[in-house]
Amino acid sequence: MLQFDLLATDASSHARRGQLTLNHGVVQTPIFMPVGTYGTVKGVMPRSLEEMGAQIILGNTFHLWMRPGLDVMASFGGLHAFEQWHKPILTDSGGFQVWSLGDMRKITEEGVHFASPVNGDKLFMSPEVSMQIQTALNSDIVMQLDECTPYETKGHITTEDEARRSMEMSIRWAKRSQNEFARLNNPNALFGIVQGGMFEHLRQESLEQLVALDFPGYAVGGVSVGEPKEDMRRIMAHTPHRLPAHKPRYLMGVGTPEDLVEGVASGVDMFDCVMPTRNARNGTVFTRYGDLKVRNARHKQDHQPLDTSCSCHACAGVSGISWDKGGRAGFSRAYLHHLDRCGEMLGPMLTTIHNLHYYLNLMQEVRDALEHNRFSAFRQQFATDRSRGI
Ligand SMILES: O=c1[nH]cnc2cc3nc(NCCN4CCOCC4)[nH]c3cc12
Ligand SMILES: [Zn+2]
Repeated sequence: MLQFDLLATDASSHARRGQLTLNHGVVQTPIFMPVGTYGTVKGVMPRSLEEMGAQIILGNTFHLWMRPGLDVMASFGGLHAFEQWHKPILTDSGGFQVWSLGDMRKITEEGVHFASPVNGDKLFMSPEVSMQIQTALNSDIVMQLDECTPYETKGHITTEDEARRSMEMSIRWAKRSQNEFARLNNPNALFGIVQGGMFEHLRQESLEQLVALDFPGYAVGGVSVGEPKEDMRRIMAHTPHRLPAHKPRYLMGVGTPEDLVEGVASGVDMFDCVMPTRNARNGTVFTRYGDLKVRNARHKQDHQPLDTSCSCHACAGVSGISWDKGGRAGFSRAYLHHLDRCGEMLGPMLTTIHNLHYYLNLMQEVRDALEHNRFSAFRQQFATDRSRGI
């Protein structure tokens, strides 16, 4: 089941404030979805995710199929009970991960043959198999199996002809995904995925054919795959706002804080990206005034928190009072620098909490701005602050 309500639209952009009602709860949009590939958002307890405002998280069909396997997932009635996250979950189809296996896979019209990266078993992923796995996971939003058209392969830039053939196969797989999803009587929501490479007219053909199939929601795929930033921004400017206004729009695998704010302005409602969690583990921290590397020696004696305006547990402690409002209960940059130097596990735990809170709070500020009809001013102030540097 899925219901999408439009609550406000911005006069000077394609931005909109919405509300997504799914089987496991209601999600306020625009929203950032933390990535929990193996059934965990790395190093973060589900309760902490809730406290920082996460409303929906991602699971990954391919990885969970490999380990722990369908039998274990089915015995828990799906992913929610297994990972003890009882709000909505979106699962990607697995196609992107299989594509990432490179030469270890063979693509046919029927599906993809590949060797398990875990134990070498010969496996097969098709639209039907992907739907069966996602049904066992009982995710609230299921993604069709598609072919994520590569930007380039071994130095060869994908041609328009290759992008067309790939896009057309994804449309055929969209229909097969829809048929299998219906045959399984899956009570959740299936999204179609727009492909078309870096070619606007192929994107247009893809979205028109997918809209004709009447999915309850749509994703824009085939970006954040190594293409130049200007190409991603060009597709982001072209495609999302051409999708049905009364249905949710999801931009896959994007992106930086700037990508999220500009994506909202382009009409996107949902984002996912490993950036906040992955960067946190290597000591790169997002703040209101730019990015910070905890390893940098200049932080050795700095008593300030990672972000003086942040109310997360790392920056403000349990008080939640940010430094710039007089709070002094948080951890200092000096301490985070020390943990990093010592390779202590608390370091990545704290930077992950901060980065996820930063992304989730950024989307909260975007929703507030849209509700109060001041998104344009917010968008400008955000860009100014971020370029200030710390
Ligand atoms: O067309 C797609 N179809 C189905 N799933 C996707 C997932 C996608 N994820 C990215 N980008 C994220 C790339 N990450 C960068 C950092 O390392 C992990 C992957 N682009 C994506 C495109 C697709
Ligand atoms: Zn913080």
